[in-house]
Amino acid sequence: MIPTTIALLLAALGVTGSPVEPRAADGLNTRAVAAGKQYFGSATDNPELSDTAYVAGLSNTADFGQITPGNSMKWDTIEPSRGTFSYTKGDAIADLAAKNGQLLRCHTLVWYNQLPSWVTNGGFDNSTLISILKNHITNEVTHYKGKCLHWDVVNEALNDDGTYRTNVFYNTIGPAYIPIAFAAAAAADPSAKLYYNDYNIEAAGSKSTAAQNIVKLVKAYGAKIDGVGMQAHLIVGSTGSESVSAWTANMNAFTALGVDVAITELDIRTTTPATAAAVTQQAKDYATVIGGCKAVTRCVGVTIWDYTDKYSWIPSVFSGQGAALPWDENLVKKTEVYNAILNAWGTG
Ligand SMILES: O[C@@H]1[C@@H](O)[C@H](O[C@@H]2CO[C@@H](O[C@@H]3CO[C@@H](O)[C@H](O)[C@H]3O)[C@H](O)[C@H]2O)OC[C@H]1O
Repeated sequence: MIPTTIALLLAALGVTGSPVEPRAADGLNTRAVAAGKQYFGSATDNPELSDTAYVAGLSNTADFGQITPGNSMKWDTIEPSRGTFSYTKGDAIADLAAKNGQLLRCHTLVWYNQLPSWVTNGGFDNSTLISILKNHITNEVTHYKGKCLHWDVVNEALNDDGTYRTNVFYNTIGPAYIPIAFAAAAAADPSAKLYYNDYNIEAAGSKSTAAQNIVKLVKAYGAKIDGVGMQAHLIVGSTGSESVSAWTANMNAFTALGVDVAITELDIRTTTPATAAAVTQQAKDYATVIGGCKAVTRCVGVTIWDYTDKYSWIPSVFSGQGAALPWDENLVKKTEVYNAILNAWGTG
């Protein structure tokens, strides 16, 4: 690297083409990386990829160093009927990440939701369902081998009270379906980091403790687990325990088990239309979450669950709620919220 003073002198002397290294543009991702994280990222989905202005924003690597498919790598898309695999939609997201030079978080292999009825209602016995589970994971992880920084291997295996959620996998195989899934994913792509992902584990409590027990379970089985994803679908004014120290204490309970943590699906919703006071509180809430991740060395990054209210999943699921993201429905940056995230990462 040429020292800046020499580079400026060369430029003043008219020496063109001198290798002055460009500074990375300022943005949410560059600030996160400057704070020691791997990325700040966004989820995306196939329908919005035809929106040119949207894609331009998503492809701005100053803001987004990683993308996550919101739906296109889920079981119902990938293996809609037994043994028939369809990767077109997932590939479109993976290809966009590669084209932009962005990391890819792959989401998700085993979830009770968006699971085709041939699995849910198939009436399979234990050994058949284990073989279906392993086959699905092996096929999908092999297809994306080398492309996924992370895989969300198992999503939402827990109820809010910390008990196991009953679903076809739990009911047929028992909790062993979780380590079986991790072992199959590790065998198919040894270099991908493997995550357990859930909501309402951002604050200490019975569900967080149960998620820590899942880490122990997978390890006790002899399988690899690298991280825990905290979804963080939050409500304005109630960001978990509402302080950076509460976030870090909870994250540290996971990292003490030898795993990384990541905020994987962050959005902070409010009643719509959002009031000015709600937006101000939302900016503080985003800063609290970012501050929690920043303070924990093994918190590797933060992903928002799409970047604009135009494509947020919130209004369709939580009636009367929305305005959850840092860009509005017209793809206009919400300055107060955006700047709060920037500044929470630090001055860069
Ligand atoms: O009609 C469906 C539509 O309902 C579906 O919506 C998606 C549902 O999943 C959303 O992501 C999840 C959000 O919360 C966490 O619990 C999960 O880990 C995420 O996967 C996604 O954003 C919605 O788009 O999309 C497909 C349509 O056919």
